[in-house]
Amino acid sequence: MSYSIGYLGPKGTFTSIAVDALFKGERHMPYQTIPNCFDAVKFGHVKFVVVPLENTLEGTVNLTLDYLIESKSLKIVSEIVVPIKQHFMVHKRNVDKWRDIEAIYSHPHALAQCHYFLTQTMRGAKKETFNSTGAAAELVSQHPNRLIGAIANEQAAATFDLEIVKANIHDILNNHTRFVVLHKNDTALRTKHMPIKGFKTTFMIALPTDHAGALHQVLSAFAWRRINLSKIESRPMKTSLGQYYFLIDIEQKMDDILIPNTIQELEAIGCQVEVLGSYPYYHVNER
Ligand SMILES: O=C(O)C(=O)C[C@]1(C(=O)O)C=C[C@@H](O)C=C1
Repeated sequence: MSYSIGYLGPKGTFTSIAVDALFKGERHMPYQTIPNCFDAVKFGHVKFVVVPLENTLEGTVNLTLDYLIESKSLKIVSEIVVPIKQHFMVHKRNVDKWRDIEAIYSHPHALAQCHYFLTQTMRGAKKETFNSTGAAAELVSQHPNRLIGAIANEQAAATFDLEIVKANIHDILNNHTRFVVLHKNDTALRTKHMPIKGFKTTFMIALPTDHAGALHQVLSAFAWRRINLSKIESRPMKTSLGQYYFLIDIEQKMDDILIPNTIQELEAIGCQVEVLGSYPYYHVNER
């Protein structure tokens, strides 16, 4: 194995910023899609992969969550939050014509984060979704003769030699994305490059048969132990309508008593509980 880290590439994605912050100087391998990232770590082509999980404006990256639910062998071993600044960029030959751009490419999350700019300033341009912001920038660099632009970050503009013609076009300034590192076993991954901000544990819980108060019972198992939840979300089980997994993040790491007892209590009321990871989290500072 020559690379130990895989990520949603190419170079110039926000995911690559997360990788650089966590694994400074280590070799890493870009994959084109989130499912490709999961396969890479599952089949042992890399030891770790970094994928986006949640954005302030757009919420969960459902593709990541669904693959995480499916890939029970993979664990979250670390998390990093990256500030997201979106810029509109074009090929250097098209700088003077940027207002006439006919199609704008980007990741669906990035397009959604720039709704105001796209509907006010670039109303006439078609919005085209792409696998990642970096891949959209690469595409624009390869087609100087087409009137196309990309929404991506500063690093992508530098990597693919594009010109930023409108900077900071995301709808709100407080825009952040959470990325997770996945690995085949549950050993938490620490980096020496940043201070740890805190610890989390993520559970996937399937409720017993649908009955009144089932979710309330689950929440009270955490509540009376004063365990602070930082996120709760449901995803369809894909078996039949109305069947959900609940994904719950708590603000503490796995211990010997409190969390095992919570799990025991949940299992006693008929829930199936999986721990998707217990891990440190980090923040990349705003520039
Ligand atoms: O396309 C990228 O640059 C990514 O890293 C993916 C992604 C996402 O999936 O949300 C990450 C951060 C931004 O919110 C936009 C796109």
